[in-house]
Amino acid sequence: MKLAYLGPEGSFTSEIASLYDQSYQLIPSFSIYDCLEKLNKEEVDLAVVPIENSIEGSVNQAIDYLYHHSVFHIQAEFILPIKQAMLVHPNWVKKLEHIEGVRTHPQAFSQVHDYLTSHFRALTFTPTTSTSEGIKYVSEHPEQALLGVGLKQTGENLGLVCLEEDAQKTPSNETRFWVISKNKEAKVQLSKTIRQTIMLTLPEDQAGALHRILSPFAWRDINLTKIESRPLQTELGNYYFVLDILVEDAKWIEQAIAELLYHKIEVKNLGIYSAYRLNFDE
Ligand SMILES: O=C(O)C(=O)Cc1ccccc1
Repeated sequence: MKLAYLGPEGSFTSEIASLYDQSYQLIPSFSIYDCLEKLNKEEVDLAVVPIENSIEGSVNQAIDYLYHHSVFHIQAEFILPIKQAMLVHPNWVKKLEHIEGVRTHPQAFSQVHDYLTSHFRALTFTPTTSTSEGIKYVSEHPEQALLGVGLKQTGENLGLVCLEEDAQKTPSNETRFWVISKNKEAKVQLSKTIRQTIMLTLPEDQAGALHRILSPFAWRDINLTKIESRPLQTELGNYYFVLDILVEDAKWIEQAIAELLYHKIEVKNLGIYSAYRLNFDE
């Protein structure tokens, strides 16, 4: 069995991949799109991708891919505490004033932007598809005065020096990751939280759209942990909606979904899954 994840090894996503199920062969992918394409083409059995960060919000490439492509099921969710370390090659530790660029994932860059502006002169930002891709580049180009941002351990494994272990702008920084399968129902395991995610497409210009989406859940006291609109990519002002639902009694959710279908709302059901919050400090 194969599991694709956003690589290379040493990304935050690889932390989840290595935790999920030791029996899977881990396949690193160079982007979220590549990761989900592998799953869609059934080259792998599962894919792990980041889908939301507590500071930067949704990872749009992941959410949009799941909406616009075939039938996927969420097997599990993991919430990982994120600590962004600042990493440099040993050549530059005593010459930090010469640092001229930073290479990392855009979400990581935003999370540490305040630290960078208070400790370095204006840096050139080169976006990479993952934090570990940026760290790998910094370790392979000692002649360039660059910073990597990501997992401390990843940097140290590649011979880099950690200047700061926890450089993000807020104490709480967590990212949600989904373990996704194609055409296979999730094996619902016992856990603190069971969640369901659905994606809704409304008929053209339906008046009172949000009311039509929310009321079937509201009057049944169903807890929506997240609702988000995303561009349909047809024309400005057309959206689809992503709803994360706390599953306390599945039959009420089935009834709410039946009500949506009655109102000609298209429902893409990503399934019921276990949501785990990881805390390595315990
Ligand atoms: O780039 C990584 O290491 C990832 O796994 C994506 C990511 C980037 C920033 C915060 C959380 C996940």
